[in-house]
Amino acid sequence: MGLGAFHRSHQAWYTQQAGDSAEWGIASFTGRRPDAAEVLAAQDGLYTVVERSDEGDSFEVITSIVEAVDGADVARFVELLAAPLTSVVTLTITEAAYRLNADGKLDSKAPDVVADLALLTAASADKPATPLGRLVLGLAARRDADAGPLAVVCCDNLSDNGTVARNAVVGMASAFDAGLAAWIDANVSFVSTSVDRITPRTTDADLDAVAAACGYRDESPVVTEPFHNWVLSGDFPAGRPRWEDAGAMFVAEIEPYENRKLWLLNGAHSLLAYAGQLRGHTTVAEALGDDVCRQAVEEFWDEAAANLHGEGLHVPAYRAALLERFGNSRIAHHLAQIAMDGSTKLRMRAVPVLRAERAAGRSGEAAARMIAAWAVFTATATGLQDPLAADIAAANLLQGRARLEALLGMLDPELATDAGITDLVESLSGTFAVAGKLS
Ligand SMILES: NC(=O)c1ccc[n+]([C@@H]2O[C@H](COP(=O)([O-])OP(=O)(O)OC[C@H]3O[C@@H](n4cnc5c(N)ncnc54)[C@H](O)[C@@H]3O)[C@@H](O)[C@H]2O)c1
Ligand SMILES: O=P(O)(O)OC[C@@H](O)[C@@H](O)[C@H](O)[C@H](O)CO
Repeated sequence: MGLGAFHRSHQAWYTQQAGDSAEWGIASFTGRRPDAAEVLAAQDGLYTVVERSDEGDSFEVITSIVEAVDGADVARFVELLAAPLTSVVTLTITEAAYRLNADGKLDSKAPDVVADLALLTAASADKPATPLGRLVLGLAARRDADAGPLAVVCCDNLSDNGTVARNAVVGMASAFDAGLAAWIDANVSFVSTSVDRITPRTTDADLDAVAAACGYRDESPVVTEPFHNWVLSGDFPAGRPRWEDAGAMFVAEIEPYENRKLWLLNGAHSLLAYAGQLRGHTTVAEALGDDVCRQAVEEFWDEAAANLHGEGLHVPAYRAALLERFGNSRIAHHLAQIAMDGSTKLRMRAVPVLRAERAAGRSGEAAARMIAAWAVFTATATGLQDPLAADIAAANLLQGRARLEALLGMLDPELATDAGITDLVESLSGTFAVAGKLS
């Protein structure tokens, strides 16, 4: 579920590299619109992965997606979930799609969750609109068909993403069928993962580059960096492709890997997204070239690193590699894309570091600086995309501390009650101001 750029550069790519790839095929469903499925289906699911490094591009046609389907075709999704041969469901539906509230629980008051719960509860349950609702309906069909257990593999950038997916799915299922919730508990393995491969949105220039280099017109290539990483933790009761052949790691304890990636890579990305745009930059590579942004990143990394514990994390080498990856100027990773859905992302990228630093008796200034940059950005950006956009707009109508407290409350209700944190964030609000620009 979630036929986007990342699914195609990562899970579909890993499946293609697996030694037993001939035994597997992926049916990929879009989340909200049919477009991506239509374009891909017209090419029989084939597309080009362009690996883009500073030295140049390399091209590979991916064949592992055998069916590209509009997510609104719930009947096909349910039919496939009820098939015993279906073994794995991956999720790349964005963090915001899990409809988490600031407490990390399913927001059962979110309008689309309410609507899907009503649909599922009705005897004629069909066509839920959210991926979670569709997954619950598919799992009900699998139970009814006695098709056996399977694995749900969350590949979204969320802390403890397997548990998040489990809580969201079971939360939705138990709201209308306690028996289904119990069946899911007993039969569905929610695998946690740390996923990494920087994959920006494809542009028209990318289509032209593929045509020029490959001699065919691919309407749906995906451009990504050479680096790729996948760490997984959990069971696959119905089997899985041999992803380890492409370097995937299966571990018992995923948290240290997850925190390293979410804090160091994604945290720096979010910091650059807000600070960089406030300072007039467009891409990650441009923002990193600005000393003010670069210093803010290094200081945030120092704070994050102080709270990363675990064997074999190689944090200094990881940081050095990140500087190189972010500096790959041939990958035009737009800050505006990364800045989307900030309220959900900062809960995982800034708040845990800030909390850990405060718990250790330190200020957490660098993590607070990311929150300050976000708060300034939300007040100045037009057309902010965020699941809490309306609440953020309302908060920004307030003045002074009340405004900051309202914004902080959306990230973590406890933060908002700590006057010291509000003061700190307020004192950092001017960090990225540039004369004559947004501030
Ligand atoms: N792009 C990357 O570099 C990257 C790297 C690691 C992890 N990820 C994870 O993968 C996710 C998707 O990234 P992408 O680059 O493929 O994005 P994308 O926009 O190309 O694709 C997102 C997919 O999710 C669906 N979707 C989006 N919002 C939804 C919602 N609210 N409800 C239902 N479906 C929804 C879309 O329809 C689409 O199918 C990210 O949010 C992140 O969690 C991305
Ligand atoms: O994909 P998002 O929206 O969760 O976050 C934006 C980027 O930080 C993210 O896509 C990274 O590039 C990716 O996580 C690298 O593996």
